[in-house]
Amino acid sequence: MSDITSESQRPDYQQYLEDYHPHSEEFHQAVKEVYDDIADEYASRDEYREWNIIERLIEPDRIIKFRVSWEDDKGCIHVNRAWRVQFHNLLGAYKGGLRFHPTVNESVLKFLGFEQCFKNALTGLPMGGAKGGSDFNPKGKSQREIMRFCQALMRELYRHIGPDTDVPAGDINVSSTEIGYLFGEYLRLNNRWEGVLTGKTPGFGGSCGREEATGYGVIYFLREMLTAHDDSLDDKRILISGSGNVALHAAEKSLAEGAKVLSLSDSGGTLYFENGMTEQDLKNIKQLKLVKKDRLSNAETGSFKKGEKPWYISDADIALPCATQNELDDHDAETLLGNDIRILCEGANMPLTDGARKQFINANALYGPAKAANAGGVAVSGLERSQNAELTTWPVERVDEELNRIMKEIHERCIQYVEKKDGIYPYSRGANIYGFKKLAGAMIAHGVG
Ligand SMILES: NC(=O)C1=CN([C@@H]2O[C@H](COP(=O)(O)OP(=O)(O)OC[C@H]3O[C@@H](n4cnc5c(N)ncnc54)[C@H](O)[C@@H]3O)[C@@H](O)[C@H]2O)C=CC1
Ligand SMILES: O=C(O)CCC(=O)C(=O)O
Repeated sequence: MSDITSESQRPDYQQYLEDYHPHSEEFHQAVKEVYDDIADEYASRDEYREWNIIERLIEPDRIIKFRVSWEDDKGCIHVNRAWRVQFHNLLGAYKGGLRFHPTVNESVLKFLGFEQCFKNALTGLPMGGAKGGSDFNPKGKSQREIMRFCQALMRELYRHIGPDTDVPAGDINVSSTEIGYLFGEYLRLNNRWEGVLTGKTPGFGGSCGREEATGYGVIYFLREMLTAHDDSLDDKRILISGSGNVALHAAEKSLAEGAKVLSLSDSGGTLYFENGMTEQDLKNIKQLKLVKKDRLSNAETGSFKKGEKPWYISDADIALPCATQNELDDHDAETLLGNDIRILCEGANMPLTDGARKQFINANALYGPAKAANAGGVAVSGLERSQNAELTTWPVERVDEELNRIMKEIHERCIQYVEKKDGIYPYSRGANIYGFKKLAGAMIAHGVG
């Protein structure tokens, strides 16, 4: 990794970010992370500079920003902001999720859209990168209110998307239920049944296995990482943060692969299982989180550690942050490494602060970056598009087989341009170099327009 510290070595992109993307901390963090890894590759070819690849890569094609007005159950009108960041369609139609959360802003969506370009490149499927969402908070809203919000959002979004243009999917707080409301409104507006959204329910064009794909994919990627280092998941003690779609399915696949899951968490604290949760424990938690939409503190199983993160549980081997960005900070990283937990695989997007990430890389830990490790979700979204285009439905076994294959290939792509250092593959560097070369190659081939 290049250490760019002095002013004279300051790469051009930093000034560009400051001028054109001020107040965009998360976006700056995501770009810096990539640049640190690709700096040598960038410097190695004049062509990249001649074609001004860096600035063109970090500037999204467009950002669509709009008002969403919706009516609550009492007849009061509310206004939220929504965005779609169409980052790059170099490799295929724009593709990436929609997030509903009060912390959503342009910086968060730019970082997610930027990362999505690299992630989608790694899948090998023809998909560009995008991300969108709203600062709408679904917590405490009735199902009808959520439905009206989704319909109001689609009344603007539908103009900007299409099966060959931009194909959104779910992300935080956007599950197949919300995708159903969005899809229904698109149908009413357009009167065309087409694969304009993925993450639909399998009953009306969704792919079997899409719901499980991100979490399962994380474990398939982790398994590949361990195999490449003569290790396995057998009896490994795993710390998982979060308790949403990614966390719960990562836990499910971990148990199926013979590992022990010691924790799940939400913003209220950590649910701890000293000897690992059972399949029945996980079933109960899924019912609590996905059906009742309740807090982990109300779980009737495990011991709840209020206000604590999972990273302070010392007797573990692997950490899987699966909640949200920057959830694992410098101090958490110090604690994990201090407890000799040297295997980490990212389920969430950019879950490590810049400092935490550097600590894992400098410690030469086995570190699986989100772009690669959580790409299973968007990969199965790609398979959903294929099924919609073919007007067909694949059985779950076929989807799972394809997901396994794709995660294996992503692992191979991550090590294509790097070598082991002291016995460990630098996956983050490998993933960023692979994505950069693919995106830059397409950018050069398409010319400047
Ligand atoms: N759903 C998908 O297919 C994909 C999701 N991701 C990423 O995975 C992460 C989780 O997304 P989903 O599971 O889909 O969302 P979700 O809405 O199903 O679940 C999010 C979970 O994280 C928990 N959470 C939020 N903030 C937290 C905090 N500060 N501390 C502890 N827990 C917290 C929430 O309680 C919730 O259980 C996000 O970073 C998302 O961008 C990445 C690839 C695909
Ligand atoms: O399935 C998709 O298109 C979106 C997945 C996503 O948002 C992500 O990979 O972060």
